[in-house]
Amino acid sequence: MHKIAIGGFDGVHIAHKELINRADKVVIIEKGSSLTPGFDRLEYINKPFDFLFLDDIKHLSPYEFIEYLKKLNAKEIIVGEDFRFGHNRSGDISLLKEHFKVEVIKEIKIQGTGVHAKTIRELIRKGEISKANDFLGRFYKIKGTKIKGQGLGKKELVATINIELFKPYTQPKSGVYATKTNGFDSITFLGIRSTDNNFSIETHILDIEVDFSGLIEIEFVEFLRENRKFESLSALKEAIKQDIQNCKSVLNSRKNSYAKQYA
Ligand SMILES: Cc1cc2nc3c(=O)[nH]c(=O)nc-3n(C[C@H](O)[C@H](O)[C@H](O)COP(=O)(O)O)c2cc1C
Ligand SMILES: Nc1ncnc2c1ncn2[C@@H]1O[C@H](COP(=O)(O)OP(=O)(O)OP(=O)(O)O)[C@@H](O)[C@H]1O
Repeated sequence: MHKIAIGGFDGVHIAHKELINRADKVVIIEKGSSLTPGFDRLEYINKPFDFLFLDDIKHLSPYEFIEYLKKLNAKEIIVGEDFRFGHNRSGDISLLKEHFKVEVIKEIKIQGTGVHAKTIRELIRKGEISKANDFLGRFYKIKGTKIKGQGLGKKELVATINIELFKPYTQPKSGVYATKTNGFDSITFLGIRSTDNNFSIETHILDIEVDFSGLIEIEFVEFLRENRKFESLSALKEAIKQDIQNCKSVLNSRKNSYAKQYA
């Protein structure tokens, strides 16, 4: 018999963790996610799981969904107070309580704001990355692969890895960020480049020369500045020098943030 947590769990944020930690099985319902799209979530859920797609189950009546939970051998269900289920979200917690023991987690907030995936997405789009990180309980991470760049960075500015994302992640506001790339201290630019008017995501690894060919993972630590248009390459180069200084001091001051996540 299982204790089952149910939800979308996009981002696997600190409130989701409260539910997941109490459960011995997790039912993940994919309903359009962009913080931890698809199976990215599994990296943060170290429990047995069932992965469902909303499109496949949304026609189920609340009773049919309850039948599904019974087949999973559910003894206890753990959900947040806003949980609803079944066709048109017509089933509620009181109906669930007629069939199972239910643990209802009161809405978890940080400084008065409810922790929800929707709120985190908005913060990321606004560039409020450290607030988003506090809600996530870790650095916001996107994944992709290396693509060919303009070849200008290494020659004229600093060497950068150009990245194409695997999935439609929530895109942080354009600009320059202090980041970790595959675990290395790095600085990342994201936006329309003034050098060729194309959108790019590019990362410069600080202080050491490393190159990556496969999976690239970028964790966003802090927003440093807005994307700007530069008159000349030398002006851009000067700005990048300053960015790197700022980036190092930010990364130094955040060294121990979320240390527990990586323990
Ligand atoms: C730290 C950093 C900051 C950057 N800031 C800007 C910027 O504000 N505006 C811009 O158009 N490009 C910016 N860029 C991107 C450069 O234009 C880009 O690195 C250059 O076009 C070389 O591209 P490549 O790596 O494809 O050769 C920045 C790059 C880095 C590494
Ligand atoms: N802040 C919270 N406090 C307690 N429980 C929560 C909180 N946020 C979500 N839950 C619960 O976690 C489970 C997963 O919910 P869901 O995936 O809808 O999370 P969410 O972050 O609120 O997402 P969205 O913003 O997309 O609605 C549900 O049982 C939900 O009730």
